[in-house]
Amino acid sequence: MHQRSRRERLEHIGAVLVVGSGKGGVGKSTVSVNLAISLAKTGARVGLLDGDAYGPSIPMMVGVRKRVGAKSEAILPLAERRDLAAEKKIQPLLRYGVKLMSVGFFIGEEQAVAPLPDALGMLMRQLLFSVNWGELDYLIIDLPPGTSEPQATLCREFELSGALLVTTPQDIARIDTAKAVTMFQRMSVPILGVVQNMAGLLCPHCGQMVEIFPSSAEPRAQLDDLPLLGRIPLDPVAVTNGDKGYPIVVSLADSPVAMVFSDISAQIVQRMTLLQHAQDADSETEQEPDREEDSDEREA
Ligand SMILES: Nc1ncnc2c1ncn2[C@@H]1O[C@H](COP(=O)(O)OP(=O)(O)OP(=O)(O)O)[C@@H](O)[C@H]1O
Repeated sequence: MHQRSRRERLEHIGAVLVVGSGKGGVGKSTVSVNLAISLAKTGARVGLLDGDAYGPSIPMMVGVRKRVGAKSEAILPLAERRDLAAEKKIQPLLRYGVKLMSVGFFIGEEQAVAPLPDALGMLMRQLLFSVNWGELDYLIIDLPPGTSEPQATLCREFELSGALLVTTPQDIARIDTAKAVTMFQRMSVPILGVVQNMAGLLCPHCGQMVEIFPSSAEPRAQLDDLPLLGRIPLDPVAVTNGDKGYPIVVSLADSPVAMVFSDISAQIVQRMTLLQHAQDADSETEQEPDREEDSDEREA
């Protein structure tokens, strides 16, 4: 087990939440964007960092498209500038009440990016420290699939407040997501729960739920024992609006899918408040012996 206390706590950021999965294409970015906006709608100060340098999806999902010649590979400057004055840092983009940052803001959407896998952790550090995030209640980091970088650097070096796992109901996604659960547990990152995405189809004609893919019948304790934060159906409107830059919690705020996102955000707020109280109580207990020592010294 890794010691959480040795990790760096990001100043001015209340809670750092990571959204991960072992598998690609299960809806991490969709969940991250809609969750960030739902949290911002409650009045929280929210930032969203796209952790996927190779295939950043956040720009398109919030309506930022950068068409640059795809011929050249983009090489990103890697430098950590935590000492810069706020106004000299990279300014995040504000969309739908959320401060956003993505490698995709610097490169063309068809341009390949060339950080080596072991530089991905450094790139994350740069985006955490060189971006003017200001004061935030929540910073959500949308992770790329898998359990390698930048996940390893983030878990090892930073105090992450919680992880959300996104999976689909199929066994192939659940197996990979269970691996991500194991990684977070090994690194002592609190797991807030699982979001099951693409769970059935919300029929655009009759509005009824249709189960189109067989759900896994195989129990998988790492996942099944975690709180299920919400089930999001496949919704054709979610994909068309999402890919055009209008996340569903913005374009159809009263739809069943948007309701699930706002319910998940309410659960996150509740869990983070409880965790914060528990941590405050822990640190108070840790301070008790010092007070006794102080009084012993005074008596002596
Ligand atoms: N519930 C849903 N209903 C319909 N379409 C969805 C749903 N969730 C996600 N999608 C669509 O599926 C595609 C993949 O989703 P998304 O990019 O969020 O996945 P991801 O896990 O972040 O992928 P990556 O492997 O790039 O990290 C997107 O086009 C998105 O709009």
